[in-house]
Amino acid sequence: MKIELEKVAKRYRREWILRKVDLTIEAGKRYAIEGPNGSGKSTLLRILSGHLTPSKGKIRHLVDGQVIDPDQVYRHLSYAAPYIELIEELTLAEALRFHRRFKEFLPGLDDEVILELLSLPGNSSKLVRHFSSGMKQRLKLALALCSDTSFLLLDEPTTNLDQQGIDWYLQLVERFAGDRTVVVASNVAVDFGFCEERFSVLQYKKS
Ligand SMILES: Nc1ncnc2c1ncn2[C@@H]1O[C@H](COP(=O)(O)OP(=O)(O)OP(=O)(O)O)[C@@H](O)[C@H]1O
Repeated sequence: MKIELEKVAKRYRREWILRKVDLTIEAGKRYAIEGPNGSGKSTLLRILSGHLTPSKGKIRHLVDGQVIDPDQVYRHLSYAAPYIELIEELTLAEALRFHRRFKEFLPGLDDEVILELLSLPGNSSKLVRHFSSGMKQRLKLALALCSDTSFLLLDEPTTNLDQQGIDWYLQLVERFAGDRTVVVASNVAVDFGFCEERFSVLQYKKS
């Protein structure tokens, strides 16, 4: 997926969070968005995903050169973020089944393979509510990275992961990100070491 932003700006009440965002996210490239806490990384990620409408400017999503209807953009992307909750009432096995009703996994992946990938043996009948924060984060990342979508958004991907979990995340990216468009928002270098393009949101704070 390719995304084009033209003079995009976002304000909450009277506060302008982002201004003059002229940005093209090229298909197949991997981008890191950096910036201090509260600078607008998540806001930009939500705009890129189509979940948040800019206060000013234009955004276009293209797949294979065709502009996607804004209502349909969600079908083409996977998004893992601290503010996107899992359904806590489901067991792990149910969560995988439920996810598949909306998004297919990549070719060759099924629930069993994902369960193995998660490295959470014996937890398939455990309620997501009873997962530790690190287990929940693994599940969010696996669902995002293993879904068959052309655009992957990861906000603070190593939140709640220990060193083993961080290594697991990096392996997951290496195996499954493939030639998809990837955007990672984070302040932690290890989260986006694989991204060839990096920029700070601070450039979009100037009036
Ligand atoms: N729904 C909202 N209503 C009002 N203000 C908001 C809303 N969402 C975000 N903000 C404000 O927008 C600014 C940018 O927030 P955002 O979450 O995009 O920053 P961030 O760079 O992702 O921060 P962090 O690194 O702490 O996650 C903050 O000042 C925040 O308080």
